[in-house]
Amino acid sequence: MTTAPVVDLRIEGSVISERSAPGARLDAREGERVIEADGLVALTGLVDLHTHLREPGFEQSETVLTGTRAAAAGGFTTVFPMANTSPVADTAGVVEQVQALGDAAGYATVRPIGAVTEDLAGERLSEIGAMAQSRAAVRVFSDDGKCVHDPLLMRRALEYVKTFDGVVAQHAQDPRLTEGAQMNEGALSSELGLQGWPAVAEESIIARDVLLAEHVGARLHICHLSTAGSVEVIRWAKARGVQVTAEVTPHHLILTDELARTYDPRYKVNPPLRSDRDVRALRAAVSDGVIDIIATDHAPHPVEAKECEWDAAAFGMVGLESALPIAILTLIEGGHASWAEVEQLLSQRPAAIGRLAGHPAELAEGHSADLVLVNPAASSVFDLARLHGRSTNSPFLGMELPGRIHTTIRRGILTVDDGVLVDAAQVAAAAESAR
Ligand SMILES: NC(=O)N[C@@H](CC(=O)O)C(=O)O
Ligand SMILES: [Zn+2]
Ligand SMILES: [Zn+2]
Repeated sequence: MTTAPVVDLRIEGSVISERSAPGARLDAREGERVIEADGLVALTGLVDLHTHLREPGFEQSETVLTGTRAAAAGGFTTVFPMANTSPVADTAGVVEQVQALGDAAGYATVRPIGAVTEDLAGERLSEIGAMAQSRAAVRVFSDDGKCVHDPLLMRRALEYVKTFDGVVAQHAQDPRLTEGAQMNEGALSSELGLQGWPAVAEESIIARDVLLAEHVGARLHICHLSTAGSVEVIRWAKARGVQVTAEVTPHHLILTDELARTYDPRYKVNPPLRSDRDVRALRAAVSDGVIDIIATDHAPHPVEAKECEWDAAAFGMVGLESALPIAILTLIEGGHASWAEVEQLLSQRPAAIGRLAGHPAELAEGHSADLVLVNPAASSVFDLARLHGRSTNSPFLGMELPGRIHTTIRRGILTVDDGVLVDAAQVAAAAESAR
């Protein structure tokens, strides 16, 4: 399954202190814990550049604690939570609060994303500089959930983040073209009588923003690409040398708008599930490097918001625990990527885009001990027991999925041990003594 050589790693404190030569063993010392990793694949800890942790304000959906437990269970060691909380993460105070909650919980490194505009209202820029200079040292800014629609504000945001090597992550959705939209626009939306969401609503914003990013000379990141046309716009922009990066979610790599036939709101998401042709284009774009990363867009919602009629239901799916299994199924088993490429897509490149300090470039001596061990051969039905957050709105429940997370270690702290999430008190105590 993997061509990587078998090695032993020694972890001391938060750091990898020793790596054996390929095929050789390290001697376990007195008091050391030995993890048998035969048959497992080791990756640098997964990094999610697009997570909704919902705290402060929507704790009935998720909290920093419950969301980072879900993250650890999925093999993630760092998450970048989006700013659409209440209050919105548009000040230094809120981003510092969210980061502190993450530090205390200990399950994952939490690197808050700051809002581009005050209260996500799209009218005035937020305190971008203050958030960048705060203890949270914010480098990623996004109004995710909403599009920064005003081109002048978008230009100013790009100019601002450029001064400290930040990035604007755009939720590309033209609001006028998607008023009342409920699902992908096409023959099926007409047939089902649901208001359509045209591909051009996404593609036109991406086209505008890559031109703005080129004009300003700033970094732009596009959230959750969902259409074949978006891939072509990004391909064109990259060929011109625009500093643009693109993400795709696991669900957009496998699910299609046909699922709307069920009228089951578990399949209602922003951007909507698209056609089979779009799914194939997205997979191909991952293989050929036009898409840089996979991000979960983990979007927990309480049952009331999902067990209702399609039109009334909230947009969003939980995704932290299913991300690696879906990547294995669609990319590795689908022949689109190797394990080394999956490590790039789910760990190395999201860390680089988010300017994540201290992330291990590889599992080698001197690097931070952030890693995940996954059993690629283990395949099982994805059920409720696999979800560790507060919400259960996963579209993958009941599906047979490959890949079990065996071990997650974040900065030397064991968070998943032999497939079991480590107790919250134990992880918090370990995080406390590491500080
Ligand atoms: N993806 C979604 O369907 N929902 C997200 C918002 C977003 O990512 O745009 C949410 O916050 O619930
Ligand atoms: Zn979004
Ligand atoms: Zn989102």
